[in-house]
Amino acid sequence: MASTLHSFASPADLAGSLADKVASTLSAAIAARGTASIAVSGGSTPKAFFQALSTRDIAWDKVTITLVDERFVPADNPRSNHLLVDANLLQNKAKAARFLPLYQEAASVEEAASLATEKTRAISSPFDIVILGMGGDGHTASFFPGGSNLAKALDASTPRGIITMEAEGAGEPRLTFTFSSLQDAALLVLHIEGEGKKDVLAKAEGNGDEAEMPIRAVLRRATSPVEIYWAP
Ligand SMILES: O=C(O)[C@H](O)[C@@H](O)[C@H](O)[C@H](O)COP(=O)(O)O
Repeated sequence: MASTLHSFASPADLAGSLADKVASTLSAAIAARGTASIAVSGGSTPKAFFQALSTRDIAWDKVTITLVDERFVPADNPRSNHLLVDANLLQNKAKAARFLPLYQEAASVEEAASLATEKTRAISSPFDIVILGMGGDGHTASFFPGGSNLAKALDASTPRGIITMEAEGAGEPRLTFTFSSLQDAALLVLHIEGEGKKDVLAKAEGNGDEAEMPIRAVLRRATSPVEIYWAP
């Protein structure tokens, strides 16, 4: 599917513009259906965007927020994406939103993935909005090169839901929505910042296997257009 590059002069300009776009998309979904859903990524890039979005005046009580992926750590762990979202997005007006975590108290990450799949079934498919990030190795969500479940994660026929992922670059075991869960969002955004990530994107847009740079699965096979938001 096609992608569109939206370039901004600064991360602050990007954060404000993406917050406006997301807020208007959520409001349109609420007007059409009475509810709206968004899955966001963790990492360091989205913090300013989360903070800007948290101030937007929409019917947040009609919005369900979840994560694209999560480290298998509880929400009080500094590595937790839940903690990042709680501290930066579930603030201000967005405090009224419902948040569905991926991390579950369970004896294993596999059991946690099954529980998370069950609990997130409450969110109607497809997502209204998915915000993806990208690592320097071309991973997105927890689709890491060399990942333990990478083929299953990227297979379009894998049922929607959350699966586990372990990989050298991932740190803790991960919980991640599958490609099939994310690729048909009404608004599919890839949010990256810095010259380095732009170079990684250029390489990903070239030839090569999806397994080498899993972001390629999104750029090549997502049924939704990919809206790339970039700032230096
Ligand atoms: O759990 C995570 O880390 C994210 O979901 C992951 O996919 C992230 O988007 C990229 O690793 C980019 O991270 P940065 O924004 O920190 O570069």
